[in-house]
Amino acid sequence: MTLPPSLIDDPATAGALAAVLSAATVGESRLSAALVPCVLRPLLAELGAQVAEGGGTVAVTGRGLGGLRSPETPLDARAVPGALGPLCGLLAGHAVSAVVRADRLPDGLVATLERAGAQVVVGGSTTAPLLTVRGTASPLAPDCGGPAALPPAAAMAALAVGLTAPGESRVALPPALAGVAFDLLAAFGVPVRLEPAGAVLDLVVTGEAETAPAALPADWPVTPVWLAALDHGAGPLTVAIDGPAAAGKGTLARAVAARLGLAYLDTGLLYRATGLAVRRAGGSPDDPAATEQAARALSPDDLNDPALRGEAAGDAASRVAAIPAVRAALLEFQRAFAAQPPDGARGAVLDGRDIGSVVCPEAPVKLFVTARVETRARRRFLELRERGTEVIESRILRDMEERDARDRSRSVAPLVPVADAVVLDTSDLDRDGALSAALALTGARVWAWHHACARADGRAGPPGAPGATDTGSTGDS
Ligand SMILES: Nc1ncnc2c1ncn2[C@@H]1O[C@H](COP(=O)(O)OP(=O)(O)O)[C@@H](O)[C@H]1O
Ligand SMILES: Nc1ccn([C@H]2C[C@H](O)[C@@H](COP(=O)(O)OP(=O)(O)O)O2)c(=O)n1
Repeated sequence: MTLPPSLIDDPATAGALAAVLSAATVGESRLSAALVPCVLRPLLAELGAQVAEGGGTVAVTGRGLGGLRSPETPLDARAVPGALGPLCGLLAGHAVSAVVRADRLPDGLVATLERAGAQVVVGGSTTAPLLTVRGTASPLAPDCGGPAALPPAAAMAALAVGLTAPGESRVALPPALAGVAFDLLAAFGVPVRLEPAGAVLDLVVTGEAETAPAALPADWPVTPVWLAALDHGAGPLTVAIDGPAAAGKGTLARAVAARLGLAYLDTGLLYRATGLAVRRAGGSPDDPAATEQAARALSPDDLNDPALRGEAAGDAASRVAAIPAVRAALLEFQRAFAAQPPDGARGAVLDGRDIGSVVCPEAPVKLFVTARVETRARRRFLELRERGTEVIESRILRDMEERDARDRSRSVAPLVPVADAVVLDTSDLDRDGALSAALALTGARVWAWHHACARADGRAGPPGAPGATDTGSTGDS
């Protein structure tokens, strides 16, 4: 699996930081080849790390913090611009001397290195600068906290210097990059925490700690931004997940809820229970009066019946779901669940067909999960067969196409992605990949929600706003 392009703002920056961290770690780190660009690998060897490749993995055995050696030839970072910041930062915090070729000079980079105590001479030309970096064994800890984010290369350099600098280094980053950097540093055992600082996040790194080898698959988790927002935002947070049958809504919703400690409601069960109740009473799931009555009579216990999972219940559900009075009868239950999640949870994940459009139109996070109809039919086929139900895949496909058409074309709350939903196609993602992608794709929304809540109650605000005092930390990922 490769990372969805938007999983991280700048995959080259994150991959370069991972590579640099592995070079500064004693022991073998195993990084997905998708994360570490090929052209970066010889640079790690120049710094004294051993690099071996195979099976989609790059194994890097580093020399530990403080253990880098001066490269004998210039380090060519032109093909991986994202590497320049972390590479120069690491050099600046070591007693080494190196020449680095770049394709341009990023904003704030030289100043950040010099503030840490390194000597930097810039030669070459504007389009082909040559940086001579003479680092120091006793760098100063960077103090570049919010409210404005540092330019990415300068920020990555500051983080890398922070690894060898004594005490805490503070670097302001945009939320998505902060989440990725946090996860990377934590994966290498670096003591790190995130603190809200207005519209950005401060990443606080404790330097001179021992790093530990990491194993980073292509889809390593991206959750700290969510956790920071939940810790510091005004709850409850609603996550709306909509999409067609067997797209993986429930699987994703359960995983998001479990990862973040949120409550979960499978709203399809409400429609399934209504349809099943009418059928069991000998009625028709197309009868408006009988179905509305059944919907109003539902109790939470009705949602535990194993028969609800069968395709017959799914078909009945799709029919009762087209009746406006049934939808109205079930609306209140769903809204109450989102507004007051059970067991004191800080938010709720609801999955269905109209959560983002009708049930919770104000939800800060809306995902429309979809997949090719053949993939969905295959998943449902495997699911039913595993439960011991005799099924024919081609029939499931046909039924699913019919059900999709009915859900999409009904007049009330048809199944369509709302304009502010993030669309996630899970056809080529496994369950873990879908979770990572969903969390990463919506991280910025969660942060915007946190920021809006904080501004509304005056605890924190955008740069320069009165009362911008909110601080705190998350040490978890
Ligand atoms: N990304 C995925 N890759 C493979 N199988 C999946 C994936 N997501 C879900 N599944 C499986 O597909 C089936 C349908 O998933 P489910 O979450 O119940 O879908 P929905 O709630 O959209 O109907 C389940 O058996 C589930 O385990
Ligand atoms: N919020 C919801 C949830 C389900 N429905 C309808 C649409 C579906 O055809 C049925 C069954 O939904 P459910 O999510 O349980 O079914 P799948 O697991 O996606 O096959 O209910 C709905 O209209 N609105």
